[in-house]
Amino acid sequence: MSLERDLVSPDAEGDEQAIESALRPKRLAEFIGQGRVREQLSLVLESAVRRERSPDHVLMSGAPGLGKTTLAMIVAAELGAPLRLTSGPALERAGDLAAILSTLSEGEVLFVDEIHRMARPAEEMLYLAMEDFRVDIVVGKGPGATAIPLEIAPFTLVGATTRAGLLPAPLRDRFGFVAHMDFYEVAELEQVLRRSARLLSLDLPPESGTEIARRSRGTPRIANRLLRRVRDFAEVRAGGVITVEVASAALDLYEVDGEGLDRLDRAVLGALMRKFGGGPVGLSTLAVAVGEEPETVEVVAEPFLVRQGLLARTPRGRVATAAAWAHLGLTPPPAAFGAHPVLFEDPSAGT
Ligand SMILES: Nc1ncnc2c1ncn2[C@@H]1O[C@H](COP(=O)(O)OP(=O)(O)OP(=O)(O)O)[C@@H](O)[C@H]1O
Repeated sequence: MSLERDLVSPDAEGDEQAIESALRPKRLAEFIGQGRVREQLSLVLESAVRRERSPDHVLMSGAPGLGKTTLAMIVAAELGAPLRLTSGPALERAGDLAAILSTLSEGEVLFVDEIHRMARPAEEMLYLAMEDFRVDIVVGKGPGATAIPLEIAPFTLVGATTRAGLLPAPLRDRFGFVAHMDFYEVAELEQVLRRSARLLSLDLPPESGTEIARRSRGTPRIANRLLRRVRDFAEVRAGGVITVEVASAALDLYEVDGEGLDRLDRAVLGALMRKFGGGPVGLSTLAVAVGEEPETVEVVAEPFLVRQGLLARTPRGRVATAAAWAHLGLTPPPAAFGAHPVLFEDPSAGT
């Protein structure tokens, strides 16, 4: 990925990661937005605390940077339980998972990020562990192999995934609570930014907060990152004062447009319109056209574009909507919406 892309990509690095951790809300009451998920989760946790039992396993699904890891940490904090962190790609063999499960203490919270990327044998071991708090350790090979059952301490699994659809049903069904995390509203991101500015000792006037929030792709991690870039710009070029003009100029410099679309978003839409007449076109062809992995286009760019009504996923492929043509200031060919008349709504209608 390009450097520019990294600026608004929800993947953090180095020092930025340390700041990101410092900005994480630590308790449920501090967690902003996701009202329904927060309320449901608080009931699950409170009832477990009252019954003095581990709560049901929790699955969180949603785009990167919406707060899944933060919520997992909050689950452990609210339960007063220790937390163990791992990720699907780290669980290549069943033995990798067995090593973790067999050393969990009673009530511990195990967080598995990107749980859809776990290897199959580990996944099968996890089914049994989730249901019966037991794993079968296979000793030997071939016809002489024996499975030795091993009891493990009752624990709570918190799984996170950007692609819930890829989870096999037997795994999905073993979660007692599934939290669907949605993109945040601008007002919620304003709150996130206010809180972060306070923690970073920055003076952020409300209208500058609104400008950054509007351009943060509905994602707290991006809001926090853009806040830091605006701060840099203000310190170097504007005597440290974050006026709305300074915020706007900084975001323009980092190629985040008025609707929060970044370079990858615009590249996807641009390719779809300029190279494929607005679609329909398949995901992998589109990904090749923008020089990215299909998964990056599907997980990072598309959910936001769909949510903004700029792109539609149809059975025949990806299609740019009329709003997308208008956003990039391009004119659709006359036949662009022939196959998908429902996508053609004049964006100026009703104004
Ligand atoms: N509801 C929230 N309120 C305040 N800050 C938040 C909230 N959600 C997320 N953040 C901020 O956004 C950052 C990213 O959140 P987090 O790492 O939990 O996202 P994620 O969904 O786990 O992302 P990924 O899937 O990429 O790991 C955190 O450092 C935190 O500061």
